[in-house]
Amino acid sequence: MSNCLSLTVEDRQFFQLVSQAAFSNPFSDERDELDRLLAGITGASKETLLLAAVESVRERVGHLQAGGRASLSLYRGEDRRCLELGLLFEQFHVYLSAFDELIQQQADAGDEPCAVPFSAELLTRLREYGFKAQEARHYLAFFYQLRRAFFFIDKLVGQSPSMRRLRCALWNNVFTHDIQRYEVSLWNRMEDFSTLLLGETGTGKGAAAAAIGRSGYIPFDEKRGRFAESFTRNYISINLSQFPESLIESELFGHKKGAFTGAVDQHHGVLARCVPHGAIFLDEIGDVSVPVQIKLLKVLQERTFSPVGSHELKTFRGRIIAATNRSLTELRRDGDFRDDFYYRLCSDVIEVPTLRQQMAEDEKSLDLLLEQLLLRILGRVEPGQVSDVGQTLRQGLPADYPWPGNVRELEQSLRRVLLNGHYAGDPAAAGREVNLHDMVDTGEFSAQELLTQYCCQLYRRFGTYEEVARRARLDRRTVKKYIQS
Ligand SMILES: Nc1ncnc2c1ncn2[C@@H]1O[C@H](COP(=O)(O)OP(=O)(O)OP(=O)(O)O)[C@@H](O)[C@H]1O
Repeated sequence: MSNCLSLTVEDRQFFQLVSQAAFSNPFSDERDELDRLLAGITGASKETLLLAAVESVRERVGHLQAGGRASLSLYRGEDRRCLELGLLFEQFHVYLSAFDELIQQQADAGDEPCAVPFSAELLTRLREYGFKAQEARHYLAFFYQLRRAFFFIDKLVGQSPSMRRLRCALWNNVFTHDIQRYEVSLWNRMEDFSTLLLGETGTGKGAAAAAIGRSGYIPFDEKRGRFAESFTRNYISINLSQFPESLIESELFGHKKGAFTGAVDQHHGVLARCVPHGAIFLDEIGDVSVPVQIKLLKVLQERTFSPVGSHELKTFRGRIIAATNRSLTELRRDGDFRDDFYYRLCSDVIEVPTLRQQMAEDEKSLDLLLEQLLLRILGRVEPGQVSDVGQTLRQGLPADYPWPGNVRELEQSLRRVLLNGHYAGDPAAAGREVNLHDMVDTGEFSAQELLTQYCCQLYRRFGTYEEVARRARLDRRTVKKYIQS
């Protein structure tokens, strides 16, 4: 083409750097380094670096615009791709806070997709730069996805190396480690990338699953000026240990009217309710029976299922995220968790660190979490409140307190401190065993409290819910409920 332009060597190098930054994991150290190079400054905070990097990209694009050289149609090959990514980077950051507002508004509004007031302006801008109409819509949806993923993953606070690794892993789980390939060819083919989240109770597996599930790609519907779905509908979570065996299949696959006694109406299970590009979180997957595992395996392999009592074949278009706090190695060894099911679920296996590990790696972990949790409970945090509450907590607990209930326990301990002014730890924690005789002697405890302590003591001694259930002659689910209460 005679009118084909080339970028100057300096512009090309600059936009190559922008491309690397645009495609790097925002939770990685690499991203900070790239922002530093783009901004041309050292020693600033993460936020200042990003602002300076964005400003320098804006200046560079502004310079090209002033010379009438900011249109993609003027370039070919590598130069065109470099400029394309530079322009996308610039526009993404222009609308960053508008996307954040939209995410908050959508979270409050629930399942009905909100209007996107800035969409027409952004689409026009991208088309003026030379993006085709369909490409512009795709990038608008991609920007929204990027911002949602950042918004939800960033809610998992903590600066310990294990928490930083977790955030990086969650980002990669949504966009893969090669986001450029994801953006070109994988964004609508992620259903077969199933995920297993492992970690003790209360570590944040549910929060991690929600971050992945709410960050799926959602196409933009230009006619309606809205995204095709609300991200609140894109993610469905189900705790499999809540349901008796007889109801699990119905909850998962749904049932036909009259399929069994009590099935007075047709029921849509979670698989049927999952929207395309959506995700289902199967919590406590280690608790499901082998027959249910076989049925779920079939769904993962064939992408079809039938409601209970029906021959109708329905298609499942979503992603599966599953979690367990049980040892899958033991379950697989004992034949309670099928290997073929495991191999279908394990496209990605992510370990969520315990609170103990986070605190051992970074002494500020507790305060960071306290601040986040206090904010959630109280709506705002007074100056000095985090350190006051932290001090009260530390005074009531031994220095090596193991936080067996992890962040969930921390959240409840905070409520206890707010209510009673102190927290003495979970009596079921190792080394702090309560004496059951003393409990009985006081005559102050309910049967349920006694049973809870008895189950906890048996669990510490024998290590599995099954063994506790056998010895206490209780149902395994009841035992688990007591131990986790
Ligand atoms: N790093 C974190 N930052 C902020 N909040 C967190 C973090 N980790 C966990 N939480 C909060 O702790 C609580 C417990 O987390 P969650 O329910 O996700 O745990 P879980 O691992 O799924 O537990 P279980 O195995 O018992 O289902 C939630 O309110 C969650 O938001």
